[in-house]
Amino acid sequence: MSSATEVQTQELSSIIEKLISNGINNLQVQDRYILPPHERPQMSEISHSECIPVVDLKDLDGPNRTTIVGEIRRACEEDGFFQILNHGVPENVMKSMMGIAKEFYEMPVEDRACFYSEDIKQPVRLSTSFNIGIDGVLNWVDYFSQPCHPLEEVIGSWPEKPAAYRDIAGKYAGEMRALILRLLAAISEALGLDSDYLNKVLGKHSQLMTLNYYPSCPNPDLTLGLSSHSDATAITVLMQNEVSGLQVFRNGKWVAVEPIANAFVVNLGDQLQVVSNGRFRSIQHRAVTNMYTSRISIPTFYLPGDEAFIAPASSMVDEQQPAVYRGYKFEEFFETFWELKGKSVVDRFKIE
Ligand SMILES: O=C(O)CCC(=O)C(=O)O
Ligand SMILES: [Fe+2]
Repeated sequence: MSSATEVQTQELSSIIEKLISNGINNLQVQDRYILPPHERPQMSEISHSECIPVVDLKDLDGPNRTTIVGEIRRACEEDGFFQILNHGVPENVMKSMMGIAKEFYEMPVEDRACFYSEDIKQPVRLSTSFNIGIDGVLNWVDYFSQPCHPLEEVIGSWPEKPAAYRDIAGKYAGEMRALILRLLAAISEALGLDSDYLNKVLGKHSQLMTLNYYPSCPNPDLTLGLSSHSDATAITVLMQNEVSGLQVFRNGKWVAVEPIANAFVVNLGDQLQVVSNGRFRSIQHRAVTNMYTSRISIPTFYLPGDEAFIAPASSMVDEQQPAVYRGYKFEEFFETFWELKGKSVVDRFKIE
């Protein structure tokens, strides 16, 4: 009979074997990461000349609010993705968060493997690929997910290593919440709704943060860091390190989102596509890997509470624009998201 310690050691070694951040798996691209030829990233066809809009939020709370809200409206209608500058989150808070995420992935793998779980319902977990239980070909990414709101209720479940993790991530999460509430007010106004419309619709707001880690990859042509998907969120606000990798699907081709220092990338998720009755867009995006260096991205996913009822806002619906989507409890949507690998989930909620 094997002892409990032996079993635990075996479990730990099989977990470590699954992770791409274990320092071993990334030495060559193993078969389980190799996509069929037509699904590979086709790096030579990526557009680097186009870019998503950049919105400067400096005057958002001043007399030029209407102008900035107009810029946000255009970006939400035409692109679904934009970068923001002068967003109010202090540079040192951003730098510390990126630094602690790097430390988290550079500490001995055993120190984070204890958080490993393949159960999508587990709120705090380290995992790999997307939903490893159903993924065919795996994505070249490990991710650590954690709820961030209400902070005092969740912080006790966060990692204690690295030592400064809770302090730094807690400050960052608070800043992100404040920023996202400002964005939700501006986006409500951009839709011609009351400033607090989206705030109310989300019910018991849910704020999740993920630390995505894409190690360098010996052959980035064969695999993807994250396959094409749209976010199940209301809104996603992402910080990335200086390494390019995010791409958005626009006018039939993939466009690279080049990192801008101290900017965040904002994208609208499926819930805002539904509330706006299709006027604002939740765009397909993906991440590619590179041969030279690891990439870290830290999306904050802002979602409705499970019980929230999501449907097109009544002012978005009339005889000319009948409702495109049926209403649903958010919980139903989120389950479908994890089952369908995040692709075209929103189409399932279309009215035929
Ligand atoms: O790494 C990135 O830039 C994209 C991450 C992303 O799309 C996601 O986690 O949903
Ligand atoms: Fe995403």
